Amino acid sequence: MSLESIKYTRGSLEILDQLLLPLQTRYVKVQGVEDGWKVINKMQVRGAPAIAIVGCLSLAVELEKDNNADKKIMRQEIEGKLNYLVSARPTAVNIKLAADELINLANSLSADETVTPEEFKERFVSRIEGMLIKDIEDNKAIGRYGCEAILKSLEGDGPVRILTHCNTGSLATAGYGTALGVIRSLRESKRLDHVYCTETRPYNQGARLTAYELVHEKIPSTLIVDSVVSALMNSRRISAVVVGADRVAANGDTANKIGTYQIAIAAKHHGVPFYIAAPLTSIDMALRSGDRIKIEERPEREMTHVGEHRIAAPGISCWNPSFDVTPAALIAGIITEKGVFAPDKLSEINSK
Ligand SMILES: CSC[C@H]1O[C@H](OP(=O)(O)O)[C@H](O)[C@@H]1O
Repeated sequence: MSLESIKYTRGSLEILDQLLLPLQTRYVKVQGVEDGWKVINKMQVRGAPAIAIVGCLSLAVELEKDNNADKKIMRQEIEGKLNYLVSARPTAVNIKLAADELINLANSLSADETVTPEEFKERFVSRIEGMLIKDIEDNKAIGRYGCEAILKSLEGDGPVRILTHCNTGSLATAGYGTALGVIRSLRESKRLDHVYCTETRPYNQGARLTAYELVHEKIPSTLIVDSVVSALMNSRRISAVVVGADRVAANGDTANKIGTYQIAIAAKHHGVPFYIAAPLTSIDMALRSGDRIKIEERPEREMTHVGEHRIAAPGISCWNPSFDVTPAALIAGIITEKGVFAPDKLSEINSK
């Protein structure tokens, strides 16, 4: 059983406060979009799919308390609240795509005179609830396709060693995970020998979250400092790198956690296939290439302190981009719930 980052029943939402993991397990109530914006912006919940799901569920719980009987006012308020939620963190595209889908739904429900305000609310909230279930199904499909592609790319039936970066598991999604979902599927195939996960400074998603998930499920794994990646590839045979994505551009360029780009460069140098694992909700076909992706910059305190303890010299200036963009040329394949695609073949997804 993987960890539950989101606890939802109609009208009630709690999220696991990931700032406190792995030492404290505490759930935080989310009672509306204000709370939703805050827990996303503070990174109490994080991970591109989880951000979209928690953001939209925060709207669903707020709507449950709303007795508004005017559909046009409801539609207008929904659009404003979704645009507000999208502003919590700019790089991951999932919440923007979800907001666009829900605004379209609200527009059509509002315009349809046969739909009562009660039906409007019921159908709108049900669509959001469907995202929770669909995300887990998508992640399991990503796991299967990724496992199949990696095993197929290997000669013989030797041990499979995977390197991953950041956290892409049950703590970044509705469950099972994307890149960590591929790792879970490799484990289920009984071919997984070992997982290496990077610390992922400065938020330490790897040391605090991925290591927590791997230990929780007794998956053989080793934590490494971010700067060990090239030495690892030089000294041990790594079968593949599998990481997540926050926004994949139409040409396959991919924004992911800071440090991903240099891992891809190291993988190229060492002949290690580098895969992105991401649901279609992370792919932004409206964006031609990765140089147009807005990269979030986080507060310098996230670099200079660990908790309350300062680790950097006072007065030093800091640059803390939260993501970088890996060019499509360094990516062997993009693993989605519809299959594995070469970076330049994403336009073929909808024909699958
Ligand atoms: C399946 S999670 C995708 C993505 O989100 C993470 O970023 P953050 O922890 O800042 O939300 C990381 O880039 C993961 O690869």
